[in-house]
Amino acid sequence: MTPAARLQSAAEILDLLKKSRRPAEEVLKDWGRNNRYAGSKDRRAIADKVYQCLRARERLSFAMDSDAGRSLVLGALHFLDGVSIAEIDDLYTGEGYAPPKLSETERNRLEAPDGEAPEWLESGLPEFVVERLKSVYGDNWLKEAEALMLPRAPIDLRVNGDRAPLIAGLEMLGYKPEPTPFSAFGVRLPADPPPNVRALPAFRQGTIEIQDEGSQLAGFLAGARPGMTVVDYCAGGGGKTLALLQAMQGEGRLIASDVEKTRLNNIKPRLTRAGLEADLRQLGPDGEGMEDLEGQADLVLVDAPCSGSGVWRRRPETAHKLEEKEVARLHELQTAILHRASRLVKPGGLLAYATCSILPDENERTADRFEADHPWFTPRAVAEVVDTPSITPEGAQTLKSIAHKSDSRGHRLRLSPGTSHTDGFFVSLYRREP
Ligand SMILES: C[S@@+](CC[C@H](N)C(=O)[O-])C[C@H]1O[C@@H](n2cnc3c(N)ncnc32)[C@H](O)[C@@H]1O
Repeated sequence: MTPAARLQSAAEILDLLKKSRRPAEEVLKDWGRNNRYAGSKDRRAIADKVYQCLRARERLSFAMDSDAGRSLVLGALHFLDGVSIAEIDDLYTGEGYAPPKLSETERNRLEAPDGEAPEWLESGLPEFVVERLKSVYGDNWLKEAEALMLPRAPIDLRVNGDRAPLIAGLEMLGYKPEPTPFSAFGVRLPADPPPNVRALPAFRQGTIEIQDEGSQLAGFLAGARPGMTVVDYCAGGGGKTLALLQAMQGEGRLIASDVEKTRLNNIKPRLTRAGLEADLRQLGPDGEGMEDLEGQADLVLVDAPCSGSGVWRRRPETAHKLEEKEVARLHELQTAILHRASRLVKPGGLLAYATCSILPDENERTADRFEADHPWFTPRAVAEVVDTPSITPEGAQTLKSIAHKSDSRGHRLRLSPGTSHTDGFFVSLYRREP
């Protein structure tokens, strides 16, 4: 493909993404399958341009006064890559597979200075998200915003067992694995070139799972131990279920529940692969189906439905679609779910609340409200739980200091790509009074 034809394809894919709810990665894969003339270098160049536009979408659509795929690509070429208008004219010839020539409006937008853009546009994030980042991170907000949208996030694996042999095996296959700094069972692979984890024998044998280090930590910090009765209340596809079972070392009982049956069904093959067992339960809309567990659980983990803003570096196409009113709805839903789930905790038992969001509305505000309405749940300091075999000793020290900065009582942990180099995660820990 010519460079111009690649630009035309990137613009078309951006238009497809605007209408679609599917992840950009899948849409790009489908496009590659349906357009066999595109070689691997073409597909790579097209994907790079698509992701560059998605990450800077707010800024580019402001500069071009349009969020059409073509406008975003033109804006990226000129404002981000520094391609001159004369060079763009050479590419946008309208001949063969090249994009049509520049219109007068487009030319005027490209010629207009980009300087009057408001400060928040720099980050590529919606304005209300920038406000929230400022409230949490102060002057560091832009650094956090950039890390949140940084391309090529590494792929983390959780190893069910000793990670050293896996690291050696991956090195023999030509990969460049690193042990993760916090999780003692984590292995980090660079995103480039993209590792085909599902083809690895260790994946098929159930020894490894793809799981960001932040998500591993959320599972480990919940405090599951052998012999406990544990409820993974919003189990979804089971990422944390498996981490909890790993901490339980095959002793005790785990109940994984969710309102979505299809999600719960996804846990089954993962359990089978890892040779583990759990009781899977579909909940009714108001939490029906757990009556027998009221006041019975040693530990309840609520990995609540959330905006997913903590994983925007992996799915930048979702960032600009998030609306403030959706965040308000999620806060209400999280509050209701946390209340329902807390009833399952036995006196003296543990409760952990987690999200993969960076927004205080879904994190601190939900935790504040729960604490105000449930004074019989007392905060449990992260420092009390980090010294476990699942967390490295150096990682434990760092987590203690992050928790201390997150809240003076030290029971909340805010992880982010900018501070812990993980996805964005929030964890808040409690113990029910005996
Ligand atoms: C963040 S996801 C869970 C991810 C999962 N724990 C993991 O580690 O892979 C949140 C889950 O909450 C579920 N959910 C939504 N509303 C719920 C409700 N009212 N009660 C329980 N679960 C709910 C969603 O179906 C979704 O699977």
